[in-house]
Amino acid sequence: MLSLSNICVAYDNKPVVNKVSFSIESGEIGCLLGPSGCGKTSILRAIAGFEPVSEGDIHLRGTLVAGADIHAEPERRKVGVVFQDFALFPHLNVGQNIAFGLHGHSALQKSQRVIELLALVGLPDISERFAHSLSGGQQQRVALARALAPRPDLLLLDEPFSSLDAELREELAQDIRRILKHEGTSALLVTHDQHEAFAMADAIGVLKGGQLLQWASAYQLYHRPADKFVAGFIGQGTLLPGTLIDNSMLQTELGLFQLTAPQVTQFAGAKILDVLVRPDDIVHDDSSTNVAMVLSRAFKGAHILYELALNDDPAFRVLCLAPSHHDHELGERIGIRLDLKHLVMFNA
Ligand SMILES: Nc1ncnc2c1ncn2[C@@H]1O[C@H](COP(=O)(O)OP(=O)(O)OP(=O)(O)O)[C@@H](O)[C@H]1O
Repeated sequence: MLSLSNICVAYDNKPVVNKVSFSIESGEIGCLLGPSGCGKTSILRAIAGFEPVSEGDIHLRGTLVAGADIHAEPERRKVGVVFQDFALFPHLNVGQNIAFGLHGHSALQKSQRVIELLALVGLPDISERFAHSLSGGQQQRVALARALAPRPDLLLLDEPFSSLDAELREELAQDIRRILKHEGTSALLVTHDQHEAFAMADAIGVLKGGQLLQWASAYQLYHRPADKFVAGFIGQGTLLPGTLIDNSMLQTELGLFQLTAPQVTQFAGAKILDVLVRPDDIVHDDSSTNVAMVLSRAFKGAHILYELALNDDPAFRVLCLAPSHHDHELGERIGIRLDLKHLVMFNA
């Protein structure tokens, strides 16, 4: 459906997107995730046709739309776009807003599509209302319905939830995923919010400084991050230093770990490695003789997130997510057990 091959985008000869490649299959939802200024919107705009690429190719439905000497105009690319600063037309009611892009349809077809889409976005009775009388979340659902009305096979969404509060954002992201899957629409979302990305996308690309560091499922990004930036950006965790023994064992404050054969090859010659330890790798167990000291704690409702010092040394910290009835004070030593299924390590 969409394929980017080594694309670069530059403003005044200053590159902001550097050799980015990924593809989205038909019906798949992708997401570009990264900190502010990493180039997410520039990539989206290049796909929509609002920016030229300075290098690389973009193919849509198998057709080259952007390349060295090719720049198909946005209207010829037939992609739907929902921008961050979306605005409904204030002088049109909701139904008219949604029907706005339906050219060449009869009045009956338009009204049927409006009814169908309003039902899909969960707002069946608001066709006659105007934008100013709707909440932010309702307006965003109508904006989505408007973008979906002409049945684009690819929808680009640029931070569509940024004006909404966190709880509503995640709920809406899940709803929109359901709607896109129902319509069979492929989509690419841009966000800096990983929870939004997890709630909506099948595949997520993590960007930093114009470069795509990893394109993978949320599970892979969390459990198999490609580098330390991705490991730090996705989810929580700490890096624990370890000393490599005989190129195959790693001695850490949590004990001795055996490297796999590919890891032995990957880290041949290294002396110190950093092990990624996620909060769910450390299980709080009152019966364990292996103890760690509570450095800080954050109450999360069902859980408490503890920051623990191993061997009483604050230089060696891990996080532990414990059920919230396990209520321990700062400085207390609590039992822990390791539940590490696989080692993720980086050169220190
Ligand atoms: N029209 C422009 N002219 C010059 N520089 C631009 C232009 N648009 C974006 N930039 C710069 O390009 C870089 C990437 O911007 P972009 O908007 O693509 O990032 P982003 O990841 O979407 O950021 P945010 O999450 O803050 O929207 C930034 O340094 C930005 O200042």
